[in-house]
Amino acid sequence: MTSILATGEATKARLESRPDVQKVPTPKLDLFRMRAFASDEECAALIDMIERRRRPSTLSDDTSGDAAFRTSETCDMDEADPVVARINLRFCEILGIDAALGEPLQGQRYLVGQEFKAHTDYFDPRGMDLKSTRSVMGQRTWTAMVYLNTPEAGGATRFKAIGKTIQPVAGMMLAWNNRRADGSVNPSTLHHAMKIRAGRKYVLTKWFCEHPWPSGRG
Ligand SMILES: O=C(O)CCC(=O)C(=O)O
Ligand SMILES: [Fe+2]
Repeated sequence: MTSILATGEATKARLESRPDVQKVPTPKLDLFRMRAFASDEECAALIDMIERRRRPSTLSDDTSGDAAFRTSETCDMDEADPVVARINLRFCEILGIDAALGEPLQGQRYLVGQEFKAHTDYFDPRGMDLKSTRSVMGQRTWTAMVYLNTPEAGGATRFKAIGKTIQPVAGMMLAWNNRRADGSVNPSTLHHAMKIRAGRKYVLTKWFCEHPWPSGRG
């Protein structure tokens, strides 16, 4: 049975009910933004952690064959840190999704010229390896991310299929449903983290999955 909860409609209703959350107008996709999701102090602490723990970004579903597809650096956030733990809980509370369904928080840093070309956060359903960790967690359901700074130039998140470009603003959260109401993956979630032209860009990303993330993870 496909329940309302399983397709993310409950999260959509929850976000729609909040006066501090705006829906980006499009019939093709559930996309929301919320200003002042994180404070300046929280953003500064998170940026500091990204600087200390970053490593080159990888692709979890690499079908592009393009080495320049994702040129940023990634940080596996330390969830024992109080700021990280607080922000993690805030994502779960605002979206109304059980923390057990969340992947570990990731930070990203982009320098001038770096980007993450157009992609979807869900996995190609045809390519899902049944023996992988991914098959245990299932498909990605919702994505939530927060911009940790306001880049000097560039670095917008462009949703090509709906013709919307979101300009990063420090502390602002973006959240979208990777699936449609019938539970199928939504290709209109295609998005491109565009090149930084001046300054830097830092974001924090939270992905939710269908099934709990396995315990004992690294
Ligand atoms: O940095 C952005 O604007 C988007 C990041 C993103 O799409 C991702 O990390 O999956
Ligand atoms: Fe993405």
